[in-house]
Amino acid sequence: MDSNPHDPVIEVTGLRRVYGSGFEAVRGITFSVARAEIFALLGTNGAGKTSTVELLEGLAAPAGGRVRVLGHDPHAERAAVRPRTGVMLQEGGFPSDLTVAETARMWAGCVSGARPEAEALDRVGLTRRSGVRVKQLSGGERRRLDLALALLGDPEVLFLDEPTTGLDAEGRRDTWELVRSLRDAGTTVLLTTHYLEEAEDLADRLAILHEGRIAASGTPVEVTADRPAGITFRLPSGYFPGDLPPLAQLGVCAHEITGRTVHLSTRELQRTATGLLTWAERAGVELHGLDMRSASLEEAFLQIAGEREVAA
Ligand SMILES: Nc1ncnc2c1ncn2[C@@H]1O[C@H](COP(=O)(O)OP(=O)(O)OP(=O)(O)O)[C@@H](O)[C@H]1O
Repeated sequence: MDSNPHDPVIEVTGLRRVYGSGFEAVRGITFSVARAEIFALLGTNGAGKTSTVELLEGLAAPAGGRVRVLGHDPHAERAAVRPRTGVMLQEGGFPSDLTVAETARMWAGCVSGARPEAEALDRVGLTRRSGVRVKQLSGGERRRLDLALALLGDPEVLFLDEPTTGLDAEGRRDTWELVRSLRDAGTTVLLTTHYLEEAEDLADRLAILHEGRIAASGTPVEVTADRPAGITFRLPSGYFPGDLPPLAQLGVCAHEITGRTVHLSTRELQRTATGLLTWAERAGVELHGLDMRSASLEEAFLQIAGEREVAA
């Protein structure tokens, strides 16, 4: 059976992974990725990202649930799926005495219908390093070589496990640009990342994994939408927190006051901000260092990650 162009390219339902020790690293997760979509899996260390991606790549069979890539079971039907996917692992593990060009040539020999090696190296900006031995590359250059090799087969689906770890800011931005251009050309991309900024900037949709389960998922905007926004300011001398209007009436759901510094959390930023500024205007109070911001992905992530410590 092959996939319909409108079907999800990756479909995961109730997926579980249990290691030999009996440890359940992936505890029944469900998500799907559409064609030409960038989907990010985020999570704290040990959340189960790599364990999940390995199941999608067909490297292991799930302990439960179902995974389909391009309409196939990637483990049982590996021969049907593997030629259409590109995989960038966390550790490429290439012979370190070969040059960049030799490594790409060797890898191309294992890929059916491979694109020219020079083209793949050019796409990741490694052309000038073609003659350099792999062991002499920087960590960031190795990541770029890993990416070039994943692109050799011109894959329909690309799995990127922490693609920008070790890259400097410019290298990271170049990689994002490349991933976006691949998506725009129709490639489906599933990536894992530790960089929240990367997921916020790059991902069309994402899932935050926490202890083997999906704690939040959706577009970056959806994932942050139900998190409270924050307002921070300092009261001038002569004013005290007790002088503020009743906070609950302003829509404040939590607050923290340290000395004269006030931090308010609200799910109704506009209402709270209007009430606060109206009060300040009428009372002739200047709110020093006033800062108002919607919840960021980082805050959503930290709240989810913090739930472990609270629960522990
Ligand atoms: N081969 C294994 N045997 C037993 N437990 C394992 C094995 N591989 C991973 N684990 C455990 O499974 C859990 C999930 O690991 P995984 O590598 O999938 O997490 P991750 O989200 O990718 O973490 P990181 O961000 O640190 O790469 C961890 O608790 C890890 O210790």
